[in-house]
Amino acid sequence: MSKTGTPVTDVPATTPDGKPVTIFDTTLRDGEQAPGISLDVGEKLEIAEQLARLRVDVIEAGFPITSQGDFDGVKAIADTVGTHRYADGGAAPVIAALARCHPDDIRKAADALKGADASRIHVFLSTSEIHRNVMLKGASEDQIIEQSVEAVKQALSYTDNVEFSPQDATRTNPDFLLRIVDAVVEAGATTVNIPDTVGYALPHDFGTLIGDIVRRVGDDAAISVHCHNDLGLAVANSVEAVRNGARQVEVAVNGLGERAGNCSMEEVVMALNTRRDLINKSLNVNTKEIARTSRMVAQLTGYPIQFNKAVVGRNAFAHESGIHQHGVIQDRLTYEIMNAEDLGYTGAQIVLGKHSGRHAFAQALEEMGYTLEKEEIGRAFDRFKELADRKSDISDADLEAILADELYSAAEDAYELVWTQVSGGTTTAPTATVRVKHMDDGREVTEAAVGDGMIDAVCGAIRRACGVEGRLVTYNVAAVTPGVDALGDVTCQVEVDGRRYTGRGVSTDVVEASARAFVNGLNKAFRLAGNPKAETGAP
Ligand SMILES: CC(=O)SCCNC(=O)CCNC(=O)[C@H](O)C(C)(C)COP(=O)(O)OP(=O)(O)OC[C@H]1O[C@@H](n2cnc3c(N)ncnc32)[C@H](O)[C@@H]1OP(=O)(O)O
Ligand SMILES: CC(C)C(=O)C(=O)O
Repeated sequence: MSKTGTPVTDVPATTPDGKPVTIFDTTLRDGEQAPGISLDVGEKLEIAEQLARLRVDVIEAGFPITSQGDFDGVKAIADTVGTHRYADGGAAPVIAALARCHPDDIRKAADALKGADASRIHVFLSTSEIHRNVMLKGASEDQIIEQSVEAVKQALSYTDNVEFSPQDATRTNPDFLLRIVDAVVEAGATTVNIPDTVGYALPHDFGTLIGDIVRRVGDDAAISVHCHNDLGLAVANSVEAVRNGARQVEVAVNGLGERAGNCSMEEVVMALNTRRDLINKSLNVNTKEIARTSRMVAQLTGYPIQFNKAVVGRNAFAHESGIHQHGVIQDRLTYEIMNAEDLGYTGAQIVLGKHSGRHAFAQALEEMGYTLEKEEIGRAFDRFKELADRKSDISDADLEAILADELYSAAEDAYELVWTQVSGGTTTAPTATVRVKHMDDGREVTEAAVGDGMIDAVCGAIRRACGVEGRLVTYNVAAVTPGVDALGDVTCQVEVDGRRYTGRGVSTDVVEASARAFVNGLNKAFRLAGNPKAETGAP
């Protein structure tokens, strides 16, 4: 029940009041608690400056009692970012510091925050039975309330902006939780944060709990939430809390934080922005800085972003399959609910791969400046599909190589390489078998040869299959693209009847690329010098 006796579970599905939600960023405090992250003062300052550009409302800069380094970090941020003036006259973000309900912690926090235009001391104490018994020497509920109230009052002697968090709130006896919330609000806490410390809550229940507390507290304090992601529900729980009246959400960039992390800044911001039709809340965040912030935090913390992470993952705006690409090329809204440019990215990406279709392929070629006939596109597309089956990412360089190899050499060819097969090893002689199609009469000839190496063997087999006395005189292979599935680009010179012809071939398989280059050289000989078969008298 609320203070006024109205049923507390009767929460509206939408809260269309347009009121702002405060974004409280704890990347530098809880985010840094992720195993292996230790930011120095300079790095913290760099991130804080970026958070200010992003226009978060509150930056929790650290936990000053932790170490001299943490104290110095909070102080440096308070003194600089905390006094910043935006060009549009906007105020600097509020700088917050964490403190246990302990006089020394609170004094240290206040000391570190002194330089900021606006500061907040955030005090916390565990309220769940297990935390009280195990971590706080069996402190009773009354003792916890008393210590919390004392701490809030002490913090208020330094700043008028004090936040209190009953740690492990979602595993706390609900009646006790409401009692402590009442007590700290009465003591003057301006924000009461309800942490789902171990990520235990489920969205509907959490929303109901927050609705209860919001109604109970009314305008006496802002209700905040701090959700952990142990069950992958941090963002869902935070959104549900906002729907039920929470006025502050605590977040970390890229979802960093203890264990599975905190509510991800970028995800919750974009969820609230994207679904304003249902949750009519405004945010001060400048979403165009999201990409840059996410990248910077990933670099400085050494925590990479998973490819398929919502909003900021490499694939968040990438489309690989033909049906999707066909839609997105005409109207990105067919498969996108956010605009990548609103987040600071260059835009939707059409990624060419084995699932792509002709529309995306043709567009990619057009963007590269190639205007091809339908039949040419068809031919290059077949070659592209063949390649995509073997190679995960197709780059512009790959496409250029395909075009050079396929389109600009295929006209009036005398021979087409159908397939190659090679075998060999340290104890067996390299052997190659090839099948070559004679374009004049459609005959397909299969021949094998042994060589000094795989490439020598394959050239020998091609010589036989074509019936031409061509000799490989120079040979060069380069990787067109990086990675283990790089395309090999082979350039060679083939000597036929004392004249040299350059051949080029591309494939992920170097032997196949070599075979293609050799056949390409023979084709040039055929085109430029007439039928070498006739001249050599080969069959
Ligand atoms: C959910 C959260 O993210 S909470 C924040 C967690 N972050 C961190 O702990 C990071 C920084 N922490 C630290 O550097 C250290 O833990 C310190 C400096 C804070 C304390 O270190 P120590 O004094 O060596 O204590 P230690 O960490 O071993 O144990 C915690 C002590 O704090 C007490 N404590 C825990 N929470 C609180 C609290 N909210 N208020 C008051 N006391 C508390 C415990 O009862 C224990 O007290 P004891 O030493 O009398 O037994
Ligand atoms: C200090 C509090 C808010 C916290 O980090 C937690 O409960 O997870």
